[in-house]
Parts: sequence; C-alpha cells; structure tokens
Amino acid sequence: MTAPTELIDQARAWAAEDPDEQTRAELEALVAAAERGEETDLADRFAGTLEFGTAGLRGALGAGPNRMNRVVVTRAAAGLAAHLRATGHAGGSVVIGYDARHNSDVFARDTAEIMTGAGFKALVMPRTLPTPLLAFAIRELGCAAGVMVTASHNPPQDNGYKVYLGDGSQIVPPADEQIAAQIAAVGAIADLPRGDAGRPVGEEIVDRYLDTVAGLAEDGPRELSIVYTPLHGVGGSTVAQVLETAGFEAPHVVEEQEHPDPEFPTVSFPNPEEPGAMDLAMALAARQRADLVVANDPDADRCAVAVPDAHGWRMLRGDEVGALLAHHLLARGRAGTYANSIVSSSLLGKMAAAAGQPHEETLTGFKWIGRVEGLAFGYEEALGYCCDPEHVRDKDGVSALLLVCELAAQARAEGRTLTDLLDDIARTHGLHATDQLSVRFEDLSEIAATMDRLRAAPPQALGGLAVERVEDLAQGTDLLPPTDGLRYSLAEGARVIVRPSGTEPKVKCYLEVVVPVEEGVEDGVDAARISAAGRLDAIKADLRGVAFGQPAEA
Ligand SMILES: O=P([O-])(O)O[C@H]1O[C@H](COP(=O)(O)O)[C@@H](O)[C@H](O)[C@H]1O
Ligand SMILES: [Mg+2]
Repeated sequence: MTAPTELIDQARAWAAEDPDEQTRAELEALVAAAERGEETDLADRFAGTLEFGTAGLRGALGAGPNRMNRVVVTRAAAGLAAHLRATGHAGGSVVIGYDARHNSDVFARDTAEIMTGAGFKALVMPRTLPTPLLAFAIRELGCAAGVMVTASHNPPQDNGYKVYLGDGSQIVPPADEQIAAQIAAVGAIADLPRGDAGRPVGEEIVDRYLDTVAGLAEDGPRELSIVYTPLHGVGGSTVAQVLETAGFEAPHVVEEQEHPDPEFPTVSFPNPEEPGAMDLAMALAARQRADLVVANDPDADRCAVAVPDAHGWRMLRGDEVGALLAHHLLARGRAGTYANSIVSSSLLGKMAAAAGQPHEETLTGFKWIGRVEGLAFGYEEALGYCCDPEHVRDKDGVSALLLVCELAAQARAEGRTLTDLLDDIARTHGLHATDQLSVRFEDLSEIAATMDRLRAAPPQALGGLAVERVEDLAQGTDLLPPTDGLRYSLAEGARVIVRPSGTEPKVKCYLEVVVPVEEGVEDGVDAARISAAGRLDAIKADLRGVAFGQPAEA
C-alpha cells in the first residue's frame, strides 16, 4: 500500500529541516521506499510528537517527531527557552548534562546553542556524568533550569531528555504542558537563533558533589568487601571516588561493564531490575566472597543492591533498600517528611509514624517525590532514593549506594547483615513483601486496550483475596492528581496497582502483601516470607490472566 501523499509531504518537509545528515538520509530512504509501495514505519514516526512522560522525553533514536533526534531536541530546547522567558527567567543560566549514549553529547550541544541563541547562559557539564550531578549543579549554581540528556536504563537504541526547573526537580504539570505548548509553537528550526556552545562547568562541581555526598556518611566502621557495576553507564568514576573519600576500600568492579558503552554489550537491557542484568556482578561477588553487590543504572540515579543468602545471591527489591535507608536515617534522627510513590511499599509510612515523622505518598516518578515539602527522605520501588534532598532534589544512585555501604559495614561490625536488619524491620512492622509483573508490548495500542479491559471488568478476587475496593486513579483522589492507573485494595492489607509505564512500552502491575510476623517464634520471619511469597505468586498468576489474557503459567 502506498503511503498517503500527506504523510510523504510531511516527511519531506521534516527531512528538509533536519540538520543531521544521518536521520535526513534515513527519512529520505523511507520516503523513497514508501513511494515504491514498500511497507515502512513512516506512519509511526509521524503518529505524534514525543511527550513528557514520567521522566521527560524518551524514545527511540531516529528521524521524525515521534523519535529522538536533533530536530526534536532543538525544538524542545527552544520551547524550554520560551517557557523560561515567559516565567521571568530571561537571561538566566541553564545547566546541561549528558550521559554516554549515542548522540547525548550532540543533543547537549544543540541545547546549549539554542539556549545561548535565546539569550540564556548555557553551562555544560564537563564530561559524561551521573544524572544526580546535574540535579546537584542546578541548585549549586543557582540555575533557572537544567537539562539532562539520557535515556537512563532504556535499551541502546533509545535516548531521552530530562527537564528540571530552578528548584532542582523535574517538571510536573502545569509546567510540562506549558513547555509542550511552547514547543508546539516553535516555527522553522532554521529560523531559530543559535549562539555559541556555552561555557563548560569546571571540574570543581564534581569535587563539591563528592564532598557533599561523602559527608552524608558519619565516622564508623568501613570494613566491607564490595562488588560494584555501573552497568556500562557513567557512574563508575564518581562512585569509586565517593567510596574512597568516605574511607571505604576500592570496590571490585565488574570489568566488562566498567566503562561507558552506549551498546551495553553484556546485557539485554541495562536496567538492574531486568532479569540477568546483575548476573556478572553476582558471579564476581561469589568469586570474591564479597559482602555486598551494589550497582547503578547507566545514568547512576538508581541503585541496586544484592546480598548473599543461603542459596547464593539475592537482589533486594527497591522497597527493601528503601526500608533499609529509611531505617538508617531514622536511627540517625533525620527529621522531616518521609515520602514514597503510591506504587511503593506501605512500610515506609509505618516506619515514619513509629518514629513520629510525617509521611507522604506521591504519584509515580521522582518528579513528584523530589518536590515534597520538608522532604527528609524519599524513595520509589524502581530503585530510586533521595537521601540528601537539600542538595539533590531527585533520586541519586551514588549517595544511596554510599549509605547502603555504610549501613552494611555498620551491621557487619556487629556481626550482622542487611538481611538481619530487614528481619528486624519485619518483626516490628510486619512483613511487607512486594513484587512486580510487567509486560512489554510491541504494539502500543495494546497498552490502552489492557487498561480498558480492566476498567470494563474489574477482578473480584486476586490470588484468593477479595478485591475490596477499586479506584480508578484517572479520576484523581483527595490526595493525588489524576493519573492513568487502577488501584485494587485486597483483603488482608494486600494491594495491586496497574499502570502504563511512562518511560517504556510496558504495563506494570505493582503487588504488595502484608503478613504479620508471629511473635516469640524463632523462624517467624522466615515463615512470613514463605507465606508472602506464596500470596504474591497467586496474585501474579491471576493478574496474568485478568490483565494480559495469558495462561497462569506463562
Ligand atoms: O529512567 P529513570 O531511572 O530516570 O527512572 C524514571 O522512570 C521510573 C519508571 O517510570 P515508569 O514506571 O513510568 O516507566 C520512575 O519511577 C522514575 O521516577 C523515573 O525517573
Ligand atoms: Mg536512571
């Protein structure tokens, strides 16, 4: 079938303004193929414009408005500049960071040129560095905004664009809609004034960040054998330096994943949440008889932790790491609001309450958690933690990693482990076990169809637990703005939330069950863990059928 003339015209017009030879040639080849009547993905490339999701713009690299490329980035930068001007920040500073993905540096340069062309001061981070360093720089340098070019943990063919305002947090409504409207109003990109490539931020910013993060750890035990992987991303040198500054011995680093590589050659997805991503690290830990495995995602705003157990090495869930960090900070008397996203465990609220500290729940994404007023500590199940909200109003995989190491070393000095600490927490508050079922779709329309199906026919019971309450989060609640998602409150304190991912073509189901730990029984926590695991499996099996029409065993 020949592509409609309108689409072909649109594609030609787009190619004509594309400053990137490669994407221009790609589009011209697609147009030629479409004219020969061949099947192409041209329609998808023009099906819409990349929109601000959970963490800014994110999508596959390639030509067209529905992809990440120099035209889309240039327009985004121009839209952001217009927004900043409209909100009284004309002439202010914008700091720009970038990771080591394909074209991240090119997109950072385009952003800088558009900013200087629009009369702003563009400050460009000195080299590929973690996202939290950019978030830190915004506040430290008193900028009006920040941009981080990264697609975080997405596959190699993606890139992305995180946008922050002067408070150091990522944009939320209405700013994202206002910026989107400004982007839509950008005219021909050839007419946009371009200035110079901005001024590099001095290497001192890294030193200031390192000192600030290392300062979070107090004097105390440092004996710990650590295995670390930056997962082919940009965390490596920063983490090594933070650990050293804080007095730890150098970690054993997974050699194959030590240096930034945009192809992420040893993993199928460079996301520590994905099965297999931590295999090399855990194998090295077994060989080294290490105490702990820590990992970052490629832009080092997430931190993953694995610990040895009776059967080898076990990845801790984000909720477990969140509880451990909260435990650590509460024990230190850190006062203020403890916050987590709704898809994270309800445990944090109980821990905060027991310590007399306020607690808040937010929508998914650090753009929400980072802006909680009076934040003392925030976390989300997606391996994101904010342990120093004064300096970094975003998740920070480097500071979280340091505090986890500090806590593990402290426990070790007392002959204990992180698992022992988790058991203590379970004894006090009950065992809160969480799990996730997420399904990746090739066909994006399946995502909306899944949500529609669930809205039309809510489950009555899941895993043998009655669904006591169904909330459509799209309606908003007293405490939360509307968001696409469904929340099921089940009997016995269990709950399930289903929502489309805002960063990847996935539907995610977040499960939590709470099992009381029998007092005075020696293996009470183990028994609760086994029972919780059984319940989670049963809920998952039912969800596979109800939400995704898969057989229970799939
Ligand atoms: O990519 P990162 O590491 O910045 O992580 C991003 O995506 C995660 C998953 O979001 P979603 O479930 O919508 O895909 C969010 O929880 C996180 O706050 C956001 O910054
Ligand atoms: Mg990340």
